[in-house]
Order: sequence, then structure tokens, then C-alpha cells
Amino acid sequence: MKLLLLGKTGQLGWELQRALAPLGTLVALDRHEGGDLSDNDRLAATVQRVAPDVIVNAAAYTAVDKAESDAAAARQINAAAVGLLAAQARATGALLVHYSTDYVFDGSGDQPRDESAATGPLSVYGRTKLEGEQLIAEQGVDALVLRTSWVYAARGGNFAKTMLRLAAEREQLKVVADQVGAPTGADLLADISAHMIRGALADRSLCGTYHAVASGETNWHQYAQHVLRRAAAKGVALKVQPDQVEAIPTSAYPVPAPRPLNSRLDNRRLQSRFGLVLPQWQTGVDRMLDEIL
Ligand SMILES: NC(=O)C1=CN([C@@H]2O[C@H](COP(=O)(O)OP(=O)(O)OC[C@H]3O[C@@H](n4cnc5c(N)ncnc54)[C@H](OP(=O)(O)O)[C@@H]3O)[C@@H](O)[C@H]2O)C=CC1
Ligand SMILES: Cc1cn([C@H]2C[C@H](O)[C@@H](COP(=O)(O)OP(=O)(O)O[C@H]3O[C@@H](C)C(=O)[C@@H](O)[C@H]3O)O2)c(=O)[nH]c1=O
Repeated sequence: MKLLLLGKTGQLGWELQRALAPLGTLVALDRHEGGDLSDNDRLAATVQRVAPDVIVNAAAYTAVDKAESDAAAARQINAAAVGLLAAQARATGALLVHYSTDYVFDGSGDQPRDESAATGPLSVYGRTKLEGEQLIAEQGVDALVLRTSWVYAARGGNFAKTMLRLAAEREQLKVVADQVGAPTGADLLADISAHMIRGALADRSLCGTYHAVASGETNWHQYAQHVLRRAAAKGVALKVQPDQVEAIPTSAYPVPAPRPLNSRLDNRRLQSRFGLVLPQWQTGVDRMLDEIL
């Protein structure tokens, strides 16, 4: 079996290189190796040349605020290129694996959303990611679409690392406390993906959209405090102590792209259909911190 992985250098792409390797022959590409999602013609030529049984797309335009003023590029990478991959997979019978986000929702309410909940993105990033999902659905291709949230990894940029940096540099740290969700490790997502690919290749009726997040919930402020407590316990020098991180409302942290307040995703469909247990979010965060600190 041959797998094509796009976006191999991202948080998730890096972990997928590890997790997908035992499944077959893995061709992992970055944007400079024929895997550029801003160039549909080259991308199509790459897929045809590799002729994979499974296409795994970990590439995306993930700069949420920048996307507000760069919508054409975000739409090309998060939607148009995804539509092309879906068409190619459909034409060849390949399985498509793709990742989406909690930001496809409007964040209203205080309950976890399941896969059938109405979408309503608030930002260009969220809208273009939803368009990518819709293009996959329109093709009617065999696909696994994993909606996840608040991704972190030992390698790459993420909120936890930003907090460690800012708490070491600054005298004061203010973090929003009214956006709720679940930090999800790229390593967990990659392992889940490998498991799901095996399952879906054996039984294509398992294809579909899944909320793939760690269990439990937190908010960005509590998450920041958790990260800093762990760092302080390991003797990392911090200018801002965990208890000094100020909790603020979203309205006090103006940014170009609105974020959903309620990012809770219900992961029961994934757990029951694939026989998985998704660990509490702290498990993976602590492991990542042990690795990087
Ligand atoms: N990060 C998060 O918090 C969340 C992410 N997701 C989704 O999960 C998936 C993986 O995200 P994550 O690993 O965190 O993202 P990263 O930002 O860590 O990585 C994104 C990857 O996409 C690549 N990329 C960007 N533009 C192009 C392009 N034009 N052609 C080819 N590759 C490109 C980047 O390459 P380069 O390094 O060269 O720029 C990088 O390898 C994405 O679909 C994302 O939308 C969902 C929810 C939360
Ligand atoms: C750096 C910082 C951020 N914040 C806020 C801003 C925002 O509301 C929240 C998270 O900040 P970030 O900008 O790091 O996170 P953001 O880029 O919005 O993260 C999102 O990325 C995309 C790719 C996704 O798909 C989402 O699931 C989510 O992980 O914390 C503070 O309150 N204080 C701070 O000092």
C-alpha cells in the first residue's frame, strides 16, 4: 500500500510521518517537493505520479488572524486544493484523510457539538476550512475528515509554547478565560489517524466526519496556567508566575479574527465507531511539556 502525506513539516505532519510509516510505503512531501497546495496543476501532477492508495492532507493555512487579510491564499490552500485532492481520490478510488477545525462553528451555547451540529464559521480561516469539508462532501469520495481543536506538539508553533515564551519575557500576561475547548496533541491525532485508516480501508462504511479531540475541557487561561505550573515545577525561570496570569474576557483581547467561545466537540462518535478511548487533555499536554522543558 502507498500513502501520500502532504504538509509533512507541520505539527501534525511531523507526527504523521512517524505514525503512518508502518502502514505501507509512505511518500511524505512538503511544499517544495511537489506538495504545494497553492499550485493545483503541480499538485495534480504529484498525485498522479505517486498514485497513492491513501492521500493524507496535513497541510493548511493555519494563521487565523493573517487569513482575515489574505483570504484568497487561505481559500486556495484550505478549500480549492482540498477539492482537487478529493477529485483525484475519487477518480482513483483512493481514501482521502483530511483535518478540519472547531472554528467551523459559531461557538454559541455551552454544550459539546457533535458531527451533525449546524456550522457557522466566524472567521476567514473557519469559512475556508468549512469550504474544504464541503468540497470533499460534494465529490462523494471515500474520506475521513477529522475535526480537531487547539493542536499542540513538541515540534512547531502553538499556544502552550507561546505562553512559555511570553511568561519568561514579560512582566504581565493576560489570557482570555471565556473560550472553552480541548487542547489536542498532534501525536494523539496522528496515532488515531493511523488506526482509522486501517479501519476504513477494511470497511469503507466507516468513512465520514469525526470530532477528534482529547477528552475534557478547559479555557485558554486555565490552559496557560496549567502549562506555567508545570514549567515552574520543573524549575523554569518565569517572570509571570502561574497565579499571576490575568483572566480576561474575549472583548479585552482584540484580534482581527473572531474566535468561537464554545469550542467543545463531542468525540463519542469516534470513540464508539473505532473502539478508541480518547485521553483527558492534560495527559498529552504534560507529556509534551516533559519533552520540551
Ligand atoms: N493548529 C491548530 O490548533 C489546529 C489545526 N487544525 C487543522 O489540523 C491540520 C494540521 O494543523 P497543524 O499541523 O497544527 O498546522 P501547522 O501550522 O503546524 O502546519 C501547517 C502545514 O501546512 C503547510 N502548508 C501551508 N501552506 C502550504 C502550501 N501552500 N502548500 C503546502 N503546504 C503548506 C505548512 O508548511 P510550511 O511549514 O512550509 O509553511 C505546514 O507544514 C490543519 O488542517 C489545521 O487546519 C485543526 C484544529 C486546530
Ligand atoms: C498570545 C495570547 C493569546 N490570547 C488568546 C487569543 C485567542 O483567543 C486564544 C488562542 O490564541 P492563539 O492565537 O494562539 O490561537 P488560535 O490561532 O486562535 O488557535 C486556533 O488555531 C487554529 C489553527 C485552529 O484550528 C483552532 O483550533 C485553534 O487552535 O488566546 C490571549 O488571550 N493572550 C495572549 O497573550
